[in-house]
Amino acid sequence: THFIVETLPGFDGQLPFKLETGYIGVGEEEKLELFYFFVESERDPQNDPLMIWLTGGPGCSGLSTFLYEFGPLTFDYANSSGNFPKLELNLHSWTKVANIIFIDQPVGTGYSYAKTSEAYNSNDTLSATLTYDFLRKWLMDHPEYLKNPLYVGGESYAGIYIPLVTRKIYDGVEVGDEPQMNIKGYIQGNALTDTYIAVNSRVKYAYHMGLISDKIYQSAKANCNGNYVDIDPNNILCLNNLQKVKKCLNNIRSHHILENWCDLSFLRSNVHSGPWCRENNYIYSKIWANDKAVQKALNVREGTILEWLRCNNSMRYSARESMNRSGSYVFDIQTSIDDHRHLISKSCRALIYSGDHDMTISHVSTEEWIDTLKLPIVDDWEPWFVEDQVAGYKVKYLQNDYELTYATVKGAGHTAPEYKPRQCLPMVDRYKVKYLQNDYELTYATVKGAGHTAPEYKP
Ligand SMILES: COc1cc(/C=C/C(=O)O[C@@H]2O[C@H](CO)[C@@H](O)[C@H](O)[C@H]2O)cc(OC)c1O
Repeated sequence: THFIVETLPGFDGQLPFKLETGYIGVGEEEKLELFYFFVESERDPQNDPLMIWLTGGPGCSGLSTFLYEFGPLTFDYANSSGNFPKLELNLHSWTKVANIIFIDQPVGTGYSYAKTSEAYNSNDTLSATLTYDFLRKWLMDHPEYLKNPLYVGGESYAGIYIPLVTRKIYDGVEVGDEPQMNIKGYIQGNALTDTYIAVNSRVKYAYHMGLISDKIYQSAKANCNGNYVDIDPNNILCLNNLQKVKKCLNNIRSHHILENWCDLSFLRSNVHSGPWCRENNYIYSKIWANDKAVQKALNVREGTILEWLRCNNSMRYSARESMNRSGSYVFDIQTSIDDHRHLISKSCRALIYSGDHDMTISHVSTEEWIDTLKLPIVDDWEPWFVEDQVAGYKVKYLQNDYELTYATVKGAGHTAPEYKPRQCLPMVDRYKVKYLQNDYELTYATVKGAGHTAPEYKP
């Protein structure tokens, strides 16, 4: 079931874009009701790409991307009084150039819910399977979009299964799954691809960005043999080096290393106190998305969730009972490099970008796993520009019909459009235009200065 939403509390007048919300039942006996927001492209909905966007966490809502990264609306912070947030149009929304499905997955995320409590249990493999199931059913409900070029998109933790969902779609086309999808590629930002590389490369990243000295880095690299994750407890020299590293990084905000580090305990009290913190912005969505009038306007089914959470962290860290949902999340995929490797044989293009001020999942880690693909380079490291300014750097790889381009967004954090909005929309639009050549061309773009994950910092 889905409905068109014409007005929303906090936004004056009719929405100047087409917003649809709804639920799609997936999983055995369709016990899982996955909620989604769908925004039609404001440019050419019949021909512009269709993209399904998978948010990170796991457990972060598609509404978080919608409101803080590249959706059509954002909070009007300057005019929002403490009691109810006002919304304004996002001039850099990606829905100006693409039809986008913002999904609340896995179950337990956002407004999605399960009909039984044990159905809240999830894992990476199941997330990918159910996302593919969701997309097939959504396209059966919306056959008019079957001909649009299809892209799988996502960020952060979703990097673990974006290539797997993409792979399922390609394989589905090859075995004749219905409906036949016009898959063209995938796009991911500050995406977790290999958990070891992502964590291990933080020391090198910190050195790159001047957070630790050359001396500390060289000493740690030598004593730890470049492995800062699995450390022999008898390796005292390495442990001492890492103590020094920890001291340097403790009060750095990992999602954007130049922004204020804040004691997030105020989050629970909803008090805007002390220095400005990006996390202050997230209080607005907590108020807005839990408002009953908002949920009615969005056609959220009453009584299905106790509290909307921007990120249901209980899934990310442990199986402990979370505030409003029981259920455990098993991280059963440690790396998705092989799924990227599988796509190299397809006619497929992906855009993979990284904000270069994100230490959570840094561009250094992304460069490291891409190198393992050993793809031939066609355009080596060079700047890309927006309005005559360097917006980041990119490298383009090509192998048969598989083209991957890597790029950074200079100065953005995690996630780029929140920090560099002007840069991320043209980056995506340029990339999208290329699909007209009918070949598979992957453009990897870092979002310079974007962190984890890019669109939140650089809309
Ligand atoms: C479960 O294991 C890991 C998960 C992550 C996930 C980070 C994440 O999704 O960040 C969120 O992204 C979303 C964007 O999707 C942001 O909105 C949230 O603020 C942000 O917290 C990272 C790791 O380290 C490399 C892990 O080991």
